[in-house]
Amino acid sequence: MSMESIPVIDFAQFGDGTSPESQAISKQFYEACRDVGFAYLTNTGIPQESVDNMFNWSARLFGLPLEVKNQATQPPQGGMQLGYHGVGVEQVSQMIFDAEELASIRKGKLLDFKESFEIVDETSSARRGLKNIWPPEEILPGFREFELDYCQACRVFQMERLLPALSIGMGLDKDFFNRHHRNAENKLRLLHYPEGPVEIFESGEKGRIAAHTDFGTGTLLFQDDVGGLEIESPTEPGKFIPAIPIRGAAIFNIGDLLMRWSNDSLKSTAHRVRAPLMKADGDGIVPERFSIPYFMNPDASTMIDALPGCWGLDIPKKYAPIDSQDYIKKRRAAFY
Ligand SMILES: O=C(O)CCC(=O)C(=O)O
Ligand SMILES: [Fe+2]
Repeated sequence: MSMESIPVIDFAQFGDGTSPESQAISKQFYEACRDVGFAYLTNTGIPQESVDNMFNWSARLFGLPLEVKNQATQPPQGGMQLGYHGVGVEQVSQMIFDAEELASIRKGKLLDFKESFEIVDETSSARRGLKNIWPPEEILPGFREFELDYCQACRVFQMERLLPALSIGMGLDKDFFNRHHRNAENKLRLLHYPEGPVEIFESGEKGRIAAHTDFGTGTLLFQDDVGGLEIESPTEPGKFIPAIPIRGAAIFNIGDLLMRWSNDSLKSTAHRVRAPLMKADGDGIVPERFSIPYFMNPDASTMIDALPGCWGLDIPKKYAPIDSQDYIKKRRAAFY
């Protein structure tokens, strides 16, 4: 495996995680998380047809008039803003918590030019008193049901293959991470990066998503075929390499919390989305892009302390234990 490329991990033979094949898959997956922090995953069990349909629904949602989309907004709950966020509401920043500095970034150039719609898993939202907000059912009949089913399909992959593979790969018992992800503290986000004239992207007046790391356990990401996602090279910091769309493959990346939990043995890799200027049409318009990240987090009040096997006499713990929820709240608050 070249360190410069993003590995492809095929989950087809994972089964219930007890066969020799599943051991091999887990090992490859762990190595990808350690060396690159990103992997393409195939045979996740989420049918390609569902992925395509989710993208279709997303296009229909974002195609609605702004007044309608704005009906699906609500004040933040517990530091979380669910529902629709118009262009420019969220500005991704990296580890900046100072209010003045954040304000100056917002006034500046390179605003993330995107709109999004976010939901939480309804079982966990019920548990924690969070409520999803939806566009009126009569305007997009079936949208709510489909999106919740899609969220559930991601959840099944997370619990039946992804977390078990990670546990096994790290030499932990198969259910280790499952035990810390019982409440499905996950969010499914539909993202739309509008089209725009090549100049606004070229001049830096507008961007798609600035370089950042994700902050939870990890992210399962579906992208359309437009391209523009780039990840920081594992071997040359500061250099970004394209994560080209591969049909039939989802992308997985490690988040900061899991990096910390693993005492930095797993890598939370910076990534960004650039507008693909070379795809501009005859009128100089760069095409719109859609993506669908599913962000995974540990259960609230999980103590994030270096995992067994990631520290010892020769490898000291790098971080003090921290409560997962405190950490995530702090990171999220800097985004709005
Ligand atoms: O749109 C993408 O492909 C990436 C989105 C992303 O990195 C994020 O939402 O954290
Ligand atoms: Fe991200």
